[in-house]
Amino acid sequence: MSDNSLDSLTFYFQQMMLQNQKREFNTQMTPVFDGMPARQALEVQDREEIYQRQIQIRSQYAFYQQSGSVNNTSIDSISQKNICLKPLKELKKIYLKDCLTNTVMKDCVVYVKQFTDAAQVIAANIGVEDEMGDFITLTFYNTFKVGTSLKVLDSNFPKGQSLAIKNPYLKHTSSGTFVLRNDNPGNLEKILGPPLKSIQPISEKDKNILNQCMNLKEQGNKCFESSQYQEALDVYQKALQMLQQQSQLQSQKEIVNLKIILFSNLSQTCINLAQYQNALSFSNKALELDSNHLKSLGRQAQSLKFLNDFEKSLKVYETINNSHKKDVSKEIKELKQLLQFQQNGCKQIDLLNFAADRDQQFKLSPYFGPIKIGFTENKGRGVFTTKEVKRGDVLALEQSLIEPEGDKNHLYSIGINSDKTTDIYSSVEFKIYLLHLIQESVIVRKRLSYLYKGEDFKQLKIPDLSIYKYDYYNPEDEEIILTAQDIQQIIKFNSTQLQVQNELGNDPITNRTMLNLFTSLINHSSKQNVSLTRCGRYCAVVAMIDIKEGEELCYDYLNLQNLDTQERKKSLLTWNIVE
Ligand SMILES: C[S@@+](CC[C@H](N)C(=O)[O-])C[C@H]1O[C@@H](n2cnc3c(N)ncnc32)[C@H](O)[C@@H]1O
Repeated sequence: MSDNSLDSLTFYFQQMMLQNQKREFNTQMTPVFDGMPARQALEVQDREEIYQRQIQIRSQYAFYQQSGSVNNTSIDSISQKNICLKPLKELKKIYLKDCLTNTVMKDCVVYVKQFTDAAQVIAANIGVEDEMGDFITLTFYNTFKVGTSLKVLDSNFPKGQSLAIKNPYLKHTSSGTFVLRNDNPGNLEKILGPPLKSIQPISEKDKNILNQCMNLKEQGNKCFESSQYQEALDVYQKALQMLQQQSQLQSQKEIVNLKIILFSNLSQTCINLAQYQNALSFSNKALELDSNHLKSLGRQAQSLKFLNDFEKSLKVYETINNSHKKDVSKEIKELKQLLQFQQNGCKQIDLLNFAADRDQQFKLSPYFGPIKIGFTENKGRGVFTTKEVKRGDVLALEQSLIEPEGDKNHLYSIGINSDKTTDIYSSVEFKIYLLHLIQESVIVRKRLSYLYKGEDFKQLKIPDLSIYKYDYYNPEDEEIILTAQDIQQIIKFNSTQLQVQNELGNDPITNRTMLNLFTSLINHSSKQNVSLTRCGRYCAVVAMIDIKEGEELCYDYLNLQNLDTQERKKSLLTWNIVE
């Protein structure tokens, strides 16, 4: 504090505060507003209203001038105990919008400019605005005695000066308004040197640029809605570049707001393009400008989840849930479970409980453990471990493309019913359903195309695991055309028939066919080391024994049949397999 009289008052006041710290006061809090960010809360306030209040209070001043002995301390237990002894440079700079209601923003500082005269009845108060253009009444007690002349008030708090408010405390008052309440003069510092950047109204020329950028944003939104994500990305970025070039506009509220939206939309677009690292950077940029921007927080959490940083993702979701009162309990639950899988390994029992627990609508992310796709002699492609795994570990989890009906929590056994083989492969219903899926989704088409073996095994392409992880479609990819014959071949070599058991397990219903897109890459062996397990709509690949690094995963395509050797051979031949 530059002013000596205020300095000594600060010292006195701090001493008093330290002595009184143990006293409890009964304050009226309004829990509904607890923790609500200032920007939401302040929507009810009007700058004009703040000016009018100052004028009214100044007119009451004459009356109070007579009663110099009025106690100038009004009690607020939170504000009274709020003392910040740290120098400004050690505090985190935040904006008014970042302040939470009825909460001391500890070790933070808000820089503001005074835009009204000071007025005082018991508390002194001034209207202040920050660089973002948000404004509020700053109410400070214990700085001036009641009866202080307007001249002293104005010389200490002249309109236009810049102030730093340490440990800002945004209070929702009993009269329904919001103020920044400060009971300790030491928490209020005058900023000498150049005043805060003044917030000029936006010029006509700048408005023009702003409008052009707004139009680009709308254009980007349209591209996004029609799933043209690459185009959306280009348009949003063009708008941002235009804004960045207007350096004199950078602190304008409208510009900042538009930038936040553009960064946030870019983040979502990158999520849709499966560019999660970029999605994270864009959401971070939006949050640097507004740490409370809810959509950006959601996108940050999503990107972190896709980048497998479950711990950080969980923290962001918890902030959304606690500070923003948005119910993301489902996401939190999923993240906690994923985190547990990450830390302890994913066990079959965890996964089954996990799958059984969720509702049908909620999409479980595909999961891939330490595995890779490679070539294996005489069998085409196969799946291998990349490190040692233990019995019971879940190695992959994918949603089946075509799944049998039935209870979602029910376990099914997999096998082939040799008598019905022909029926299943030529099932018209099955093919119509598959064709329908293919037509609908280019991603399904892409995944499915990898299962088409063509004439020559050596020509087979090895898909990247990521194509199964993300619903990612690159518009620059070649269009995939699958003929009816190709589909016939895919179905023949990759679909699995299930024996579906009823609740009691004694009435098997056969002839249910399932088609998995990743799991189909696992080859057959009578010495199986993995089993396939149904979890709701998902198919899990679970290690049946400990498997060493680099070993191929195999399961017995005829596992559940008590077939004699001849019959096995015959059945396996339908898949071109000689055991
Ligand atoms: C479900 S796919 C397995 C993935 C396949 N290797 C690929 O590259 O697409 C089944 C096909 O793989 C080949 N295959 C699987 N297991 C085999 C084995 N033990 N011996 C020879 N070929 C096998 C057969 O051609 C069979 O039709």
